[in-house]
Amino acid sequence: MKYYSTNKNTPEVSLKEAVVKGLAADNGLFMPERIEAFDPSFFENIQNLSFQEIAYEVALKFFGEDIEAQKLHEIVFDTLSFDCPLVKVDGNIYSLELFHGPTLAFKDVGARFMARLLNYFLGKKEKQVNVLVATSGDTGSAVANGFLGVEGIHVHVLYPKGKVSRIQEAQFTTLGQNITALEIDGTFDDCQHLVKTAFLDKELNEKLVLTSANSINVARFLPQAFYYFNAYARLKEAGILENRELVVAVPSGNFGNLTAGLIAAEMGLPIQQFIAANNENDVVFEYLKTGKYQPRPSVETIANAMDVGAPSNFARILDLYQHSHKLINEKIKGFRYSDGEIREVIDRVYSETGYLCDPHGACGFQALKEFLSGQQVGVFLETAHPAKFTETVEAVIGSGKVELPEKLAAFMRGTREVKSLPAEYEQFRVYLLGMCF
Ligand SMILES: Cc1ncc(COP(=O)(O)O)c(C=O)c1O
Ligand SMILES: N[C@@H](CCOP(=O)(O)O)C(=O)O
Repeated sequence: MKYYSTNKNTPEVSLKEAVVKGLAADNGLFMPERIEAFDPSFFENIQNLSFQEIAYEVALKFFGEDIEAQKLHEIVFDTLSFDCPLVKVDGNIYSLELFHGPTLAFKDVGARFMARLLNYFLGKKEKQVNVLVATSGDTGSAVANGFLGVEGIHVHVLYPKGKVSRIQEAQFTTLGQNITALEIDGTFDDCQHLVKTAFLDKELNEKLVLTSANSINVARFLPQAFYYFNAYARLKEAGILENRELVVAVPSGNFGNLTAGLIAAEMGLPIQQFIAANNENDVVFEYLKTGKYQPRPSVETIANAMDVGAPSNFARILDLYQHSHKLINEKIKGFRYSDGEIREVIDRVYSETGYLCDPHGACGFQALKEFLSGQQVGVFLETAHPAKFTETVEAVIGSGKVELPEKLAAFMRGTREVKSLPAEYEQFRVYLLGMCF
């Protein structure tokens, strides 16, 4: 399968090249040349397959031409060593819990898949591979943990100083070994900009092997489609979908997760409606309303992983629907919540149902609550474990109520090691050049 750039100003590349390069040479994002739909019979019997079996069938559609079946099977089954269960929350609303992986956020799926695929493509590395990752909270830890201790790979995690939760920060600043945490004096968008600038720096790329582990990278982005199929299968298995339509709400920041869902729908997955649930960083919400896309600097919110002012994957959404505002508006409905509203939702859902949402999932839940009508079933993506935001959540429901899972407690016991940099490319470049040896 070939991959083209959303900017369409550079030749198509192979999967290997797309994965190793990360970003296209013309600054666009790679897209698969074909999105292959499943035969409808696949959906008739999907409930008989396990999560891993479903993911493998989906992976074959994306990567089957480029990776031997047995290897792909091994990568998928090894990646998905944890479940993504569906939990009933309230009436016809279900939570798709994506926080049962090693770092307790949905990123574990894509990051673990990408780490294994990169290893397969690069084999024994003659030159060190530098994985650059910009994070507003969760990507950094998932990628760092996915690549921890892998020989020949160094991960550089760029995060906005003071703008991620204490636990999120501990998850990528205490690992040591081949992981370096770079605290950037700026926003997530500044971090993402530094990373993208490095990929376009010809001289730097002649000296260093650089790749991205953000959703820019197709190997991180496409596997995020796996769990949409599984959610459908599990609902069908439980008989919940009979004569009812499925609506999926996705807490969105950089829009990689939602875009992977849109791709799943293009492959035939029967999702009637997608909802993009935003915090106050609402440039896509505004686009849906007005047709004008106007990225602007992000603002800090309590759903910090969605504090993105210029979502990378919007380019993929435009490309998928031929830049048609009308079509995009049909496919995606937008909802937006202030910090006050998010706190109110966490509190209400907890006291009425006993279910504890994290600040991101809370946006998805509330969007469904407002959108759903009688004949629909709603699933919101619970994108991270609430304990990753203990301070915020306990300030709402009362202290001492959020138990810290041992996986997170272990990160908190490590020693913090960070390197501070301004949000200026030149200094980041000098830092990277220090990696040449
Ligand atoms: C907990 C959580 N929810 C939602 C998001 C937003 O996801 P996306 O950037 O794919 O839109 C993120 C960041 O990726 C996140 O970490
Ligand atoms: N919300 C993300 C931001 C980066 O998203 P990505 O999916 O494009 O890698 C985070 O938590 O870091």
